[in-house]
Amino acid sequence: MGSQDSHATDSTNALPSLPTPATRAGRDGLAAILAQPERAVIALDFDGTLAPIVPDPDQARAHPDAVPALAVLAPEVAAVAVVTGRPAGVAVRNGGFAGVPGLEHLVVLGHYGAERWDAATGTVTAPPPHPGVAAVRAELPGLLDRVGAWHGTWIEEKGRSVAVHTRRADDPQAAFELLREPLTDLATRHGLIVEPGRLVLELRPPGMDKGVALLDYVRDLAPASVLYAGDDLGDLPAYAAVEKLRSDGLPGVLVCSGSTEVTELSERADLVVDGPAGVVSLLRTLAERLA
Ligand SMILES: O=P(O)(O)OC[C@H]1O[C@H](O[C@H]2O[C@H](CO)[C@@H](O)[C@H](O)[C@H]2O)[C@H](O)[C@@H](O)[C@@H]1O
Repeated sequence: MGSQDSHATDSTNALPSLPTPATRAGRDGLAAILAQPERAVIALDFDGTLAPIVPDPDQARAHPDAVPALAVLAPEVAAVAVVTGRPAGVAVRNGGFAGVPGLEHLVVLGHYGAERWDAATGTVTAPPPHPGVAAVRAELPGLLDRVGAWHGTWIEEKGRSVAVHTRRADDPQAAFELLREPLTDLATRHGLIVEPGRLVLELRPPGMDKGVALLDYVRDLAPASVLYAGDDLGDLPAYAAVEKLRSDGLPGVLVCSGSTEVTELSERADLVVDGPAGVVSLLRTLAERLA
């Protein structure tokens, strides 16, 4: 799929021109957003979509133009949500989403939708922790030793889950593949699932994903259109949710924040842009058009 990313000005109406989705469904989705922006839901992944990928997740920050673009866009649409595998509070902090004029109604769905942060209240709601996470946490260092995990493999403590990263290994992909099976066995023994991502394997509770989260979120809002942007395998359930909504008659746009690390999304997207900078450019152009 894919499309050209454009900042050009449309000479006929002097408005910034938006990129054209490569699919009919995507063009219909974008047209529906432009026709009734006040009934559009915009949902965005965080890492790799709003925030450039960096070796240390603690250092990941939203692209410098992301919050300004969202702050202009949000008042023009029904709702803006960030849907992320991160704990909601971490995404809020690293994104700089709290206390921003224009983002008073922003929602962050963290831990793949298990947590919800509302800018309106500044609070996070979440279910009780899954007992399997503590058991996995205790066994994980020993397992990494036993299987001979590559130097540079490390564990990210996420509270409701644990993630094993291999980006800092000499051969990140080999380090990742070595762990896929043993971590799946470990997760399964403790009632968890493995969520594979960009050089990360996360062991987390089952029952929630970004698709369930997005459908729940959208249901309450009864929008006339939806746009979802993501970059990683964990975003595929959200893509499926938008496809389901489209098959039920709700126009939608699937945006891929393109990278060389993951190709599955670009094959299904209506619009492929060049990483977080491309996503932010799209959001800014949309915001300018609507405002
Ligand atoms: O749902 P997301 O917002 O995309 O979060 C998914 C994972 O993102 C983080 O890892 C990724 O970004 C890191 C920082 O750029 C990068 O170092 C890592 O290689 C990526 O996989 C986060 O650390 C994970 O916990 C999330 O599951």
